[in-house]
Amino acid sequence: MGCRGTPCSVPYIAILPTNFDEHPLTWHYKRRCGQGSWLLERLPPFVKHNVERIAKTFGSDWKRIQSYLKTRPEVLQSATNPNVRNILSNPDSVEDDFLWAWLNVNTRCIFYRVKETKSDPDNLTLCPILDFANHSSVLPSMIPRASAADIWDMPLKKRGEPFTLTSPSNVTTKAGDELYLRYGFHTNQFLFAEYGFVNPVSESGLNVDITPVIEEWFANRGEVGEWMRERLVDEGYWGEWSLHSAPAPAHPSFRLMTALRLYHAIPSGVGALEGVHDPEGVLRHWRSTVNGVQETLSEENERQWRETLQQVCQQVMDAAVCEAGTLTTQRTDDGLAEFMVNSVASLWREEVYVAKAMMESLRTGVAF
Ligand SMILES: C[S@@+](CC[C@H](N)C(=O)[O-])C[C@H]1O[C@@H](n2cnc3c(N)ncnc32)[C@H](O)[C@@H]1O
Repeated sequence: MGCRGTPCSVPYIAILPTNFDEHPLTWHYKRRCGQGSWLLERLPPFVKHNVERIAKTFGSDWKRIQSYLKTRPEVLQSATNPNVRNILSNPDSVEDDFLWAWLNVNTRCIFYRVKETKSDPDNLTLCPILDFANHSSVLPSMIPRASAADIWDMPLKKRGEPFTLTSPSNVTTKAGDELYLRYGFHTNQFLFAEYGFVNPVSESGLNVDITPVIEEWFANRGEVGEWMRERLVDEGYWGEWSLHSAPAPAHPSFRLMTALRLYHAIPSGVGALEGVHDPEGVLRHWRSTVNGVQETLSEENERQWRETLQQVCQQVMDAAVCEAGTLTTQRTDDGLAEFMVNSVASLWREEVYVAKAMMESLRTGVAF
């Protein structure tokens, strides 16, 4: 800590960004002082939701560090910076530094097995030099090779497995070319919330997550909607509902179709559970489409969920057209970089594009 915004003599730290003013977490964190706060309010619902999730993680990490330091105050004695030495009595004085350090780690670390199980949240590491690499979804020149333990989700036998990068066979790299990494198969919505940038819209097949919109549809069904939410959580189908424009024709994710089938497995006018004759029977029937025993619940159910999806897409599109339009003419009087406003406008335009393509697939009766 302590190098934020000042020249630093530690070579690695000297190459790190000096600030994260253009990262949405910074706008969230400094929302009371203005910069970026108006743009935070203009983010698409999924992005806003993700920034809030990241802010929660940041807040709990900061609390954990303070509790750890309370148990090991001697760790602070060697600090040269008096603010760091006094962190326990005045944590606010270093919170900006912690945000800078935390964002450096969060935007630069990679998945690497250090724990026995693959899902352990501690399977992360910083990897100086590799972390210079920018992301590209179409031009990755380095691809991490998954280990057998990762592919088969097996316990790690020994620590310190080599981290292997391969050069893809379809990419030729010349001297002086930039080496890109693919951070993951992420949507622009995710890239923006986590890293603060978006890929050019032309670079990838577009897809958008519409989870917050669909959640609202379930919430509006009262008791029955809540019962459905609980069942979908139990069965692992709650959330991560997306629309994809590629490969064409545009289509919903299987998770989204599955959730919408359940949504219409009980007539939409029924809000109270006591109005449902046999909820467990409904669930068993619905499960048969999840398990692949049956392709659909009924023709009527297919017609209904497709019609609902059409309405959802119209809703997504109307909101996105309006937001993209006003953002394009918005001036950034608070010094926020213009490209950040353009990035947010581009996220909305992507929603317009995908929702429109999806509506066309539904209108023309594409089978999914
Ligand atoms: C791991 S660092 C990448 C290296 C970065 N250029 C550096 O050395 O500081 C991740 C950060 O780089 C930037 N970045 C990565 N890929 C990008 C891209 N395709 N377009 C714009 N910015 C990108 C974002 O600010 C992101 O948070």
